[in-house]
Amino acid sequence: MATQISTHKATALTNPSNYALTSHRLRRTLHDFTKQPIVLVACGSFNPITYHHLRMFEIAKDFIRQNTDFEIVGGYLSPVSDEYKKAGLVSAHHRVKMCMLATEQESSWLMVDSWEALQNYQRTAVVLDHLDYEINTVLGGVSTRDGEHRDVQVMLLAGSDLISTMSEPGVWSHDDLDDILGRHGTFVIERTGAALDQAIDSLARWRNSIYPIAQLVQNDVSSTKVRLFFRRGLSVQYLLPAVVIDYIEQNNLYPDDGPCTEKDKGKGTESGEADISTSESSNTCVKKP
Ligand SMILES: Nc1ncnc2c1ncn2[C@@H]1O[C@H](COP(=O)(O)OP(=O)(O)OP(=O)(O)O)[C@@H](O)[C@H]1O
Ligand SMILES: NC(=O)c1ccc[n+]([C@@H]2O[C@H](COP(=O)(O)O)[C@@H](O)[C@H]2O)c1
Repeated sequence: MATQISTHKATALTNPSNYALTSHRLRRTLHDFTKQPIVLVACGSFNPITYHHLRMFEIAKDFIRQNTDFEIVGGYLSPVSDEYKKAGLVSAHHRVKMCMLATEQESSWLMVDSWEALQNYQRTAVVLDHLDYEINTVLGGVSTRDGEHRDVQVMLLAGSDLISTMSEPGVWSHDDLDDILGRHGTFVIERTGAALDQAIDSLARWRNSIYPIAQLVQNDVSSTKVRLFFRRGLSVQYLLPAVVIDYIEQNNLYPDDGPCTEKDKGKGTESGEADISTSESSNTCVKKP
């Protein structure tokens, strides 16, 4: 049975049955008492998780250490619910499992929160408020080495493509943007095809709590491309953790459609997916510019 809880904001949140926040890697003691403790949260489909999803946290970690007075005490991936109904979305159960395999195998500090995934659709602002409640109210935040209590600031970590949707009418409510960008704060990782300055241009009123981060090594991998590679029987080695590749193959999550042919030119296998065609010179599927 689901349980109703309340937060220090006026919202009421519902926990899926048997839910408990994963916190085994949440650091409960602040190294530097002069810093503000933060937790990074990435929301998305993770269909499947790629190395770049993990890499986003490392890029943010470097930026935060060099440019801010924050200290990271944890990081969470929050896969979206099945109700998000994005084309080709495999079940939340599998997406949570893939994120868990990837974080446990590849990272020493990242965790997965299944609260959002295993229930009806929850807006990103609600997900951040939920984590704020779990970390600060349920767990009691963190302490300095002298035992002084500190609340943790829960901040969104997102690619510039996602942040650019915040300027599109009807996608995000003003109140949610105020909560996410104003109250929580957001780190924005540059993504090929979504220029950082354009993505945050019309979000100027929250500029003090938006931190744009340029990618020093451009990485254009997307879950869409990975799914298409699986469907075309192409290698995905080194685009995502081997343990996730094994899991996808064992569960046949993105079945092979066979090699691409002339017929495939200009069409993806799922509506709304990348435009893939057969390269003239080889039997390799390449993304059209
Ligand atoms: N290559 C990348 N560069 C920067 N940000 C990225 C990159 N890949 C994913 N992200 C960010 O990771 C978060 C979660 O992404 P999501 O799971 O939607 O991956 P995706 O690759 O965009 O998925 P899909 O291709 O299925 O739309 C989003 O904030 C997205 O902007
Ligand atoms: N209003 C909102 O809260 C809102 C709007 C659009 C996307 N989102 C979130 O952004 C993420 C987008 O993921 P995709 O890039 O896979 O579509 C999801 O976690 C989704 O819930 C939230």
